[in-house]
Amino acid sequence: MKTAAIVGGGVIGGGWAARFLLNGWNVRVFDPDPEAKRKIGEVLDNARASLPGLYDMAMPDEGTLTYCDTLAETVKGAKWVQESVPERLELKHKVFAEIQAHLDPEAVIGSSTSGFKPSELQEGAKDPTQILVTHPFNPVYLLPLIELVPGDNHDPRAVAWAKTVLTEIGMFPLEVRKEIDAHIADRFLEAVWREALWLIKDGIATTEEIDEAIRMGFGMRWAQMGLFETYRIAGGEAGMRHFIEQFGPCLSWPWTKLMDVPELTDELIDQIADQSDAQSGMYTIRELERHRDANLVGMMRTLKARDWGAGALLNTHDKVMNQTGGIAERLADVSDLSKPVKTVERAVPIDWTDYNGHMNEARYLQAFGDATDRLMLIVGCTPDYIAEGGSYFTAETHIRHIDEVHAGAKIRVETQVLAGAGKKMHLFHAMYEGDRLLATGEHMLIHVSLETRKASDPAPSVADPLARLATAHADLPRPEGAGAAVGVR
Ligand SMILES: NC(=O)C1=CN([C@@H]2O[C@H](COP(=O)(O)OP(=O)(O)OC[C@H]3O[C@@H](n4cnc5c(N)ncnc54)[C@H](O)[C@@H]3O)[C@@H](O)[C@H]2O)C=CC1
Ligand SMILES: C[N+](C)(C)CC(=O)CC(=O)[O-]
Repeated sequence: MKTAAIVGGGVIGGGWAARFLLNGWNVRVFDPDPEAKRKIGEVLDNARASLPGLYDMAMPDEGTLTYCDTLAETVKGAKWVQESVPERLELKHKVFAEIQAHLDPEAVIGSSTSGFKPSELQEGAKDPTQILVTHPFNPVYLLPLIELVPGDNHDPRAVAWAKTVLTEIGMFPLEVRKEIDAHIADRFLEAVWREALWLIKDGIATTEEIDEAIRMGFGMRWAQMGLFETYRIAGGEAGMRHFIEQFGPCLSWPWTKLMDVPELTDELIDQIADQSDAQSGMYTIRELERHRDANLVGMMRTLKARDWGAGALLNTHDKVMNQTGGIAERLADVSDLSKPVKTVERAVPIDWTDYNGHMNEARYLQAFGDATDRLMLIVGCTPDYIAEGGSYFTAETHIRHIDEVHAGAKIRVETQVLAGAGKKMHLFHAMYEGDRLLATGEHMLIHVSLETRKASDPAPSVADPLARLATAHADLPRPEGAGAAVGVR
């Protein structure tokens, strides 16, 4: 097990702790705040309910979380240190000096700094090349972007290790080739923020109106395509050149106050804080975080279904986790044919839960549908086979809802083949959380020709593995509830 040391466990350090822990790393935390344990515990609750549901595979088992009293015991033997103390250069220097007195030379110190350059952080360090900027985005446990800024004085092995670690925990390290204050993304964020402050100060818009202007429009465009791909489309068929020719000149019109910052007088701060209270004061911060997380999970899962942007990254991480987690893809990978086959192992995504606070009934069918798809793959009904015109259609389904399950819970489906001969494939899925039976799904499928849309016999490449599995499962006891009809128990 690898150990990550989290130095500073506030908003960002808490998010880092969750990201490492849920990806199977042991985590040690150092933060002098007496409330740190409670705060990190609450962040972890939110992370557990949201992050695992981004994937269609089970995440690794959680590592162990330890709160330490000294920096020395926090960093000793750690492979990664993530510094997230307040944004004050002299404090960061002091913390680096103490960390480096106890840290293994091959470990890397990533700094969460939003604005300092690596050359500034490295000033006076025992080994400057051990310190890199790894700038995350809140919530760190959900958003994949990390601005990785090595600076001029870096060791390529440290940069390579940083990329390995960050990728392993599902993040997207974007290497910033030249150091600059506030890296890439915060420069945009600050530009937008400055404009927003002027709009409030000049009485043009309230905090709420500014947020609506973002979230009802361009915010959604940015989330899935960024700036340039969006503007390429905005240029119409004539594309990017036409776009620049048409709208570029506006940049020198007096639309913007970009480099001016309104003076942050008490009056302006009160105005903004009061507007913000009126807009969102009905929620606690944790409630707002849960709304944010559920919205992000929903958006990212949509991108995932389209294998696009941040969603494509999730699909890649699923494949990596399946190499170590183990759901079979072929009959030859099934370790014991005499037992029901594991066909799904995943967490319940937060957007699968409903107004009753548990997994919605439709999602049971989704999970069982995924289990059926996996069993089809295992017996040879692969994408190539389907492309050649053979597949299965489901003719009948009976689901029994036996127990509740909640967001973030790890569920598993085991599938027994009740019959698998001729055109028929009769499956019995059982869904569990640990040993607790949650639901069963009985499904009758018919093999079809996708050309005639009529029942047809499967080719031997499917019929033979299916018959082998059905024969092996024939010795299993018939599952309780198989063949049952809906009725009063
Ligand atoms: N809040 C944000 O949106 C983002 C912040 N960052 C960066 O992350 C860093 C931390 O920011 P936040 O988490 O927002 O601040 P925060 O104020 O929420 O947390 C800082 C934590 O550091 C602890 N701390 C103070 N002195 C310490 C020491 N000597 N050793 C260990 N812990 C110590 C504090 O008790 C506190 O819990 C900053 O460099 C900031 O620029 C990066 C991305 C986003
Ligand atoms: C406000 N901030 C500069 C600390 C923001 C960031 O650094 C990134 C983020 O999460 O928006």
